[in-house]
Order: sequence, then C-alpha cells, then structure tokens
Amino acid sequence: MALVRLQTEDFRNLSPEPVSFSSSFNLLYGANGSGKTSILEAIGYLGLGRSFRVSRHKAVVRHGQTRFTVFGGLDRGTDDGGDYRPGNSGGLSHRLGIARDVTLKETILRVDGENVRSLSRLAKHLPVSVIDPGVFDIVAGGPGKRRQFLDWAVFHVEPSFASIWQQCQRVTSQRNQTLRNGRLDESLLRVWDSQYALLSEQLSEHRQATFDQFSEAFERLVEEVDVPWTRGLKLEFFPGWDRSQSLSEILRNHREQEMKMGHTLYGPNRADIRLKFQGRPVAETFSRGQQKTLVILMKIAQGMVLSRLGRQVTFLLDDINAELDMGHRAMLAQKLRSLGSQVFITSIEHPAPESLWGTSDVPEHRMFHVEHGKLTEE
Ligand SMILES: Nc1ncnc2c1ncn2[C@@H]1O[C@H](COP(=O)(O)OP(=O)(O)OP(=O)(O)O)[C@@H](O)[C@H]1O
Repeated sequence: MALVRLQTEDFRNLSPEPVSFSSSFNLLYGANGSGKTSILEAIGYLGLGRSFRVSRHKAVVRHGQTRFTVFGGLDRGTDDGGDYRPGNSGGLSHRLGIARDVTLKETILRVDGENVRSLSRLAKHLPVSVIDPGVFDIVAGGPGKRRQFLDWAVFHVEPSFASIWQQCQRVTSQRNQTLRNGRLDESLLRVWDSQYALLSEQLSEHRQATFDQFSEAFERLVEEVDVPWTRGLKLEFFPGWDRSQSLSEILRNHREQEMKMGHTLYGPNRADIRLKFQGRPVAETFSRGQQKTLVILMKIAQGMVLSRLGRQVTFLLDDINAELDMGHRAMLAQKLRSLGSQVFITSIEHPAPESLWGTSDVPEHRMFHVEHGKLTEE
C-alpha cells in the first residue's frame, strides 16, 4: 500500500489543503524553510507515530496552537498502477489519522474511521523508512540505532513482535525497580527473571529470524551492485547476551553486578547488529562515504525483505543530495524503482529526473513545488 492522500491541520507551517501523491515517485523541491521536511515528517507520523527529527510532539504543532492532526489515505499498492486523484475516494483501501493535543497530552489514533488504542494498529499499514542525514548513525552511532533499525523490520515481518516487545519492556522496568531496591529480594527477582528470560528468548527469536532474511537480502544486493569494498564485510546479530549460556543462568551468575548497577545488564536491550570488516568494527575502518553507502545498502535490503512478503515500503529521502554523490543517488533511486517502493524525495533545487535515475528512461513520478508550506504540482 502507498500513501496517496495527505491532509494536515496545524502541523508546523503546512497548509491544510489536501494533497494527492503518486504511489511510486514524488519529487518535492523548494527553498530552505519552505516545508519539505515537514511534509515527510507528517507522513512519518502515520507510519511511526512520532517525528523522525524531534523527540517532542510539541515542536510540530503550529506555533500558537495546542493540537495537530495528520490524515492519510492509502491505496491498494503498486498493483493499482495508478495515482489517487481527489474525488476518487473509492480507490482508498485505508484511512489513517493521528492527532495529538499537547496540553492534554492526549493522542488519538484512527484507522478507517474508528479509534484504535495501540500505535501498532496504525503503523502496520504504512511501513515508512526514513533516509535523512541522521540515518548514517546506524553505522557510526551506538547499538540503539541499529536495534531500532532491526526492530522496524521485525515489527512489519512478525505480527506478535510489538506485543512481546512491550511486555518485555514492562517486565524489565519492574525487574530494574527490584534491583534498585538496595536489598536482595531473591524470591521476587526469580519471579521477574523467569518472565524476563522467557520474553527475551521470544523477542530474540523473532529478531534473529528477521535478521537472517535481512542478511540474505543484503548479500544478494551486494553481489548485484558489485561494490568491491563490501567483500570481507560481516553482519552479525548479537541478541544481548552470550548465547552459549541460558539467559537465566547469566542473570543468576551476575546478580551482584546487576544489584550494584541497579539495572538489567543482559538481554534484548543490549542487542546489536555487529558490522565488521575483516574482523574490525566498520565504524573504525570505513571512510564516511563508505559508511553512508553501507547504510543505504542496509536500508534497501530491508526494503527487499518486506517486498518479498508483499509489503510496499514508503521511503522518505530527505536532503540526500548533500550526503550522496550522483552515482550512489542513482543506484538508490534505481533499486527503489525495481522494488516498486513508494518514494518521496526532497531537494532545494528543481530536480532533473534524468540525473536522479542516471538514465533518460525515468519512471513515472509526480513533481511538486513547496512554498510556504503549500504544495503545487507541476
Ligand atoms: N511549530 C511550527 N509552527 C509553525 N511554523 C514552524 C513550526 N516549526 C517549524 N516551522 C517553520 O516551518 C518551516 C518548515 O521547515 P522545514 O524544516 O520543513 O523546511 P525545509 O523545506 O525542509 O527546509 P530545508 O531545506 O532548510 O531543510 C520553517 O520555515 C520553520 O521555521
């Protein structure tokens, strides 16, 4: 499915007029501060339930207002073969909505006209993958970014993942409270340990299964694109503890250490994707340019995993001109085309489609000029 209609109310500087998009490529250009990233951010809200650039909802509410709303209409996917045009609401397969009142601290989520309680009910309809300057932290940053990267795919591949993840977070925080208590309550800790170990195993099995699909897709991709420096690259899933022992055993053996630290030190909150090149961490070995290309390849491989399951990913490419050279931009655009993804690409200058795809055979796309938060199609 693809997002073919968007309407916002009091979202940053965006105009409240509805906009219709192509289910394949959408090119958005406009001056600094015109609202390009805000459009991607609004789309991101429907697929992630949060902003991909700020942590507080408050920042996105139009100045002077207390509540914003984002509505989205999805089509039936690339099989529809067409664009959504206003007045043709019969073509929509799902309608999504998210509103946040920052004074009441209340979020309302809607799917097809009905209120839903969990964010996963909303997010599962629109797999949104962001490629912006911050995305390169997946390689350069800490394990948290890589966990987030992996979990996004696990969430879309394995329907029970969100609920297990939430239960595991709850048990972890209760376990942490007991650890922080100062005196050893062994019987209570054993209760938490057994629940925690069980949920951790389930969570890690799902992560491992999705990671295996991801790494297989990554290997295929690397062969296809033939990037010589990726030979010798090894991607490995680390579940958060040494798998040669059971997690319960590790917890028992590190009781004192965990009591001293006052929180859980082993388990899924320590999981990581380890990226090594000839045995060394990639972040210490690869150049900035190589790290960026690697992240792009990882993002495409993720798209391949979902595509194999018949899920269309909506990619949001924000300001990548500054980050990637023409060759890598063309490789990315061509791959996203062959995946049948929906793509939004922003740029400051009027884009030249031929140079974007590196060929005169450009795919179907729609072009929008963004000015003062308003989109005008060309
Ligand atoms: N909460 C808000 N309410 C009203 N206007 C806002 C709010 N937050 C940001 N703005 C304004 O909205 C505009 C949109 O910013 P945005 O980051 O989307 O622009 P952009 O086109 O992506 O710019 P750039 O090319 O510089 O990245 C900016 O002019 C900004 O000052």
